[in-house]
Amino acid sequence: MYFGAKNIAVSYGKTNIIKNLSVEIPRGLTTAIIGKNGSGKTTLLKTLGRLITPDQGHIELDEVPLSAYSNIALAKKLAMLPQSPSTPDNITVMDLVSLGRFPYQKLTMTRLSKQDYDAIRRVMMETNVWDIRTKKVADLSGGQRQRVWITLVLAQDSEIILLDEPTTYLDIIHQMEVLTLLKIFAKKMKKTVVYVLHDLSLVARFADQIIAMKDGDIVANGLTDDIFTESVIKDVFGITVEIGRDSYADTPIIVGVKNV
Ligand SMILES: Nc1ncnc2c1ncn2[C@@H]1O[C@H](COP(=O)(O)OP(=O)(O)OP(=O)(O)O)[C@@H](O)[C@H]1O
Repeated sequence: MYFGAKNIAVSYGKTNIIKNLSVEIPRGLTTAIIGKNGSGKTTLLKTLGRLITPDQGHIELDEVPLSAYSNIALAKKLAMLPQSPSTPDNITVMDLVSLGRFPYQKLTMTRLSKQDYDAIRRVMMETNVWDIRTKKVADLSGGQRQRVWITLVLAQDSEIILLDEPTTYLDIIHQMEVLTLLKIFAKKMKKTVVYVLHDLSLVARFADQIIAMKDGDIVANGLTDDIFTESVIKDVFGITVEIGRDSYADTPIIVGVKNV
């Protein structure tokens, strides 16, 4: 089942950012989009999530152009967490996460069904926010709030999950917990996870695949072991690094960085 971009061009007003980009996103794996600030990572992610309509080409999901899906049909297939989502005033953790179940609710329904409640509870336990379910989201720390938003996206139970910098505001242990959870979700439940991530050590450890972007185009794309190399990092970021092996995870790791 195909998910990807076919010959897309994307502009903001008259400024063209992505010229002619095609990419297939592997299903059931975790893919990280990397690149310098302004290289077009968020633009690509938003286009994959239908938040931006390309000027040319299209995004295809299961042999159907994204534009042909109704909002509800798309929400069952694809969930997106933007960079800084704005939280509705006074909403509790439970109520915010419940919004993730909207594709499964009938218009006439005023209360959560047992099935929705169970799905929400399960995912809230997994992300460790069940104990804070009655708190107001506005009163949480940045890290807790980010975990609640990730929980909402997981509660949507879509096959594809797109996240823009999901580890922002999280300390190292919570960064690792969230990325481990996403990886397990991808593996066990055959979810397709795509995230934009700046921290290269986390990318090397947690992503199965990497898409490396430069100036609105993809310059490298493939398995992490093949893409996370000194030459690709040099090409994409212009820095000289030495790459070794993480003995705990058996993944590539940056062991030295030359001064810039
Ligand atoms: N809403 C917008 N209107 C106009 N230009 C935009 C808009 N959003 C992004 N851009 C421009 O498009 C280019 C790509 O931005 P994008 O946010 O996709 O890059 P990015 O790789 O995600 O960057 P970062 O790592 O800083 O988040 C940048 O030059 C940016 O200034």
